[in-house]
Amino acid sequence: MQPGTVRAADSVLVQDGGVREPDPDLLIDLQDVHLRRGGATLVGPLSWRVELDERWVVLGPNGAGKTSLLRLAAAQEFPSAGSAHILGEVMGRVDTSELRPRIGLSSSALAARIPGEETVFDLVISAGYAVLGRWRESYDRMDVDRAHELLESLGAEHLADRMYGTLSEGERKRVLIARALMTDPELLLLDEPAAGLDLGGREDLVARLAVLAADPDAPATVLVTHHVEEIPPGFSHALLLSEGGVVAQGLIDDVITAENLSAAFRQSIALDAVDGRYFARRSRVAGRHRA
Ligand SMILES: Nc1ncnc2c1ncn2[C@@H]1O[C@H](COP(=O)(O)OP(=O)(O)OP(=O)(O)O)[C@@H](O)[C@H]1O
Repeated sequence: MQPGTVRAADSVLVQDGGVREPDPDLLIDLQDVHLRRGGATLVGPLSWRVELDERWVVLGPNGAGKTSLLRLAAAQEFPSAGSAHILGEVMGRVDTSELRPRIGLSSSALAARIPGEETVFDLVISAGYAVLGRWRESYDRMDVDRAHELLESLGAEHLADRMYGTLSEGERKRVLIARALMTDPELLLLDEPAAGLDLGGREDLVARLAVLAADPDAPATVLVTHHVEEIPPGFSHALLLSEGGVVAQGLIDDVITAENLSAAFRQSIALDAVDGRYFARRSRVAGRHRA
């Protein structure tokens, strides 16, 4: 490697002198990013900016690149090309182990690593150490109170002493969000938080996420989903992905439209918006997506 260069990805060297300066108002700032693995382009070309008080939904069909994009935002992947600034830090120059505790993440990949015998309370409080499960860490009264408060705000306080493996899917999702919030993160990333929930569980979670979205002290949030019905009221922006690329992004009402959904999902989609919620179904009008 030449002096003055940093390795930003397996295949890309970025000249130190040529790195963009981070904008402190942007929590996520991706510019002309590609993420490639095994000869395939998972994401890109894509540019995306998330500001401090924004609540984003990332929506798209299976395989669109949503989880891959979230992994870039979570500082778990480096772009193969382009530049990525996360929480004002230049990816490739920052120690990601210091960056990750500032990001709250709830995902099925994390859920799969949780031992079934872990108690709910330990799972939440141990987030501060970025570990799964308690070992010999010590926690002060404030940590204990915060863990209880978060569990209560997500309707899971009564589960505090239960083993994670005994929880229902809906209970698990709520507990994982409590854990993601435990470190008071600057950025909250939720990958399909309503996946696997029944109608009641989904509606309960959507209502709780709407309360979080309306809280001015809550972190900037990015929620990944396949379904417009899972978008909580109060979310401000949307990014619609298809085959790794952007179909549309910006203010939510401009992006979540029948035309854009039809293009992303490659079939004619009809959309209703009621009380800040969206509802989609296949349209009988053929060919809308081709337009
Ligand atoms: N390590 C990898 N190597 C090659 N291809 C990969 C790798 N990881 C993911 N992919 C592919 O990249 C594409 C995007 O995957 P990703 O999981 O980001 O999509 P997604 O939108 O989250 O999908 P889903 O909604 O089904 O969860 C998929 O086609 C997937 O098979």
